Amino acid sequence: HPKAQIKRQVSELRDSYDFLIAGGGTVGLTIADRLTAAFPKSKSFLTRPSLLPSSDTLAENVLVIEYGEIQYAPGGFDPPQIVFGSQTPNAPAAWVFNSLPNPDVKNKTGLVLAGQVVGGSSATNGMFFDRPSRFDFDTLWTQAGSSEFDSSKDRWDWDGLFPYFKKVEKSVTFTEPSPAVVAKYNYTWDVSAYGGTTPIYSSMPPFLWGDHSIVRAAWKEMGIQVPRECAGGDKEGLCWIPVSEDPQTSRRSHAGLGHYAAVNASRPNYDLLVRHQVTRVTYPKGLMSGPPLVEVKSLVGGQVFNVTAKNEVIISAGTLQTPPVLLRSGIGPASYLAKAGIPVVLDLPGVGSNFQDHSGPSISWNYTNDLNLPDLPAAMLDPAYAADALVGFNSTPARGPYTLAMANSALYLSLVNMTTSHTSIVDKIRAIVADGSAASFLPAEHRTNPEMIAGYKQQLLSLAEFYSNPKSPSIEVPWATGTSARLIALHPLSRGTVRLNSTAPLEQPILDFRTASNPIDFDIHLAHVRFLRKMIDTDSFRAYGAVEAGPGVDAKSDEALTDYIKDTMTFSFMHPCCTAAMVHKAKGGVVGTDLKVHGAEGLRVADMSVLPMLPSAHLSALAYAVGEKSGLGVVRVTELQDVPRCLDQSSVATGKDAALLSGTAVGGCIKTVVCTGLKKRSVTDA
Ligand SMILES: Cc1cc2nc3c(=O)[nH]c(=O)nc-3n(C[C@H](O)[C@H](O)[C@H](O)COP(=O)(O)OP(=O)(O)OC[C@H]3O[C@@H](n4cnc5c(N)ncnc54)[C@H](O)[C@@H]3O)c2cc1C
Repeated sequence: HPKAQIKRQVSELRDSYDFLIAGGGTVGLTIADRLTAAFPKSKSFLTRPSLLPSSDTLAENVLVIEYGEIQYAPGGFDPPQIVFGSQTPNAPAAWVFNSLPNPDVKNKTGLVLAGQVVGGSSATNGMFFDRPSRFDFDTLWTQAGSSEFDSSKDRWDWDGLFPYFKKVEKSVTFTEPSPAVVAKYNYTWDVSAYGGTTPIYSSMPPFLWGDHSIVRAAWKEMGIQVPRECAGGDKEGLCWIPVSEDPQTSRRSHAGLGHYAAVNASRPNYDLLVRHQVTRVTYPKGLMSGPPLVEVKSLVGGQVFNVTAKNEVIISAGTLQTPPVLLRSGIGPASYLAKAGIPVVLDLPGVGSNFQDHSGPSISWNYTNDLNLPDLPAAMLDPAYAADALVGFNSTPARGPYTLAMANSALYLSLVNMTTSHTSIVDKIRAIVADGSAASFLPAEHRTNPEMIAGYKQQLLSLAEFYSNPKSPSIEVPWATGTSARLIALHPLSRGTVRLNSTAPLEQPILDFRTASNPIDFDIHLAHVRFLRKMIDTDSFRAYGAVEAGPGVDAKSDEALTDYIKDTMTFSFMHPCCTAAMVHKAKGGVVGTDLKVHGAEGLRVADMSVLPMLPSAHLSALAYAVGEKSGLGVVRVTELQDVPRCLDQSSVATGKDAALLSGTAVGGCIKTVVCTGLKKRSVTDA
């Protein structure tokens, strides 16, 4: 890491910044990279270049405030580990959250982590780099935002996001696997799904565990399709998934490297303040006189101070830490804030609400025959094999077991393709909307809140449509090795909360997953278990004498299987989301399609909390895409054609043209323009 721009105390900060980003994680650093990127005057189409500042380039001054430090971030399975799946030694700092006990699932508690380091969770995650399905956006998000967002220029449908997914993975380094590796593992891909310009790497590891083939063969026997590529929006079947690794070194690629270390040496306008906590924002002159002041606490000296930005403050502290910042600021559900003794600044019931995560049970089996396959994880216990694995990891290009992260393939299946009972599940979802009982499945504090109820009903109706579609995945089963498989429900109906710890509001918040609090989720888990356990009864498994261990062949009734599901339920597959949702305020939303907080000037949220609903994917590729797209310098105006000048209403009125000085744009639309003699303002069309 070049350290020139790392700041450690307030005295090192400059007098003013254009943008302030609270949280130097996956999304925050992606945005900071975009905003601070200089674009040369020579490429500008400025009508009056003489109006430019004297420097050669135009860029924004940005301050990122990060709770954690710069730390080396090893991959999920890197030396010196010899046991696959064990805890990574020297992993960077992370928050460890334990949820409230869940009465619907035997009072179990859930565990979820979040990165507490420059790079955020991208520096600690499992490096599985899949993308959502087009129906996540075109059905779920679009309907969650309808009708209020129907005419919005910021399109969060598949076509609106796909360019940013492509941009995430650097085209030159989405390295196609070598012919030898392809011949060995039959990898398939489609290069047209990739291509981009940012230094986040993805690649297909040149190693798979030997028992990988057993499960893949079983799924094929069950008639499951094997698409050539699953990153292009269509994601139903048995998919190869890239990992976020450098293809030469197999070292983790993450936001701290790609969007900070790789760029900051040449950017004096990109400051990073580490070991500081953003505690809250304040509006001394009222909510419409933003951007707000940002209250910051040093984690080293303990001093508290305020900073602000000329243009905008962007909260990017992650799904679990963004709500606490807003709640401490008095922005959140009025009834909750009143109880917590926090003066209400802005009543937004969606803050810390609508909490979702991927959850699900697992199934397991035993092989009674000797597998007699090469490259099983147990081989790492052989000193010679482990030593060669280490040599392979340090070779160029890297080879061997350490090049594989958590997994790089998975099964995605729709409910329609798993069970004929999908119609009764869909009918049940529609029925609770129609008969008005949907509200009873919300957290108690929302059951009489018209905004939260309206939003939930809309989500349920979009889920009913989603579950009726044979192309929308209901389950993911990631696969690498072993004798158990996790059946991840991708689109739960239950909603939880993230609330402050009343006795220690600056510490970690209190999480209530409320997993399966809507009992229809159990119907969905049951359908998943009933279908997937069939794999243990295929020729592929029989060849190795496989015997079902869990649920166990005697567990046949719904009651027995539900009991088993509760026993093996994981509440979080580390994909918390949706606690500051991009939904209209009338439906419990917190931000609009431009990610601006409803009713608060100069304040945005940009991280995984803005998702309205969970996608059919792990979240990091989406997090980078959200960072790229979030309306903040994604595409410089210099990349647009035929925008000769900036006309502002006031200049039109006076008959004068104003020269475009600088600006940022999204897709084909200019978002922000600076005109000579005029204040920065937003326009929606060019
Ligand atoms: C253990 C784990 C495994 C995962 N596995 C995968 C996987 O295999 N594949 C995948 O695609 N996704 C995975 N994910 C999910 C994915 O990495 C995250 O969803 C995504 O990176 C979140 O991005 P974000 O920008 O919303 O938040 P983060 O990247 O977490 O960034 C938030 C940042 O804000 C900082 N912060 C928090 N509070 C404050 C504050 N008050 N003041 C200042 N700074 C603050 C944090 O330190 C952090 O750096 C995993 C996540 C975890 C935790």
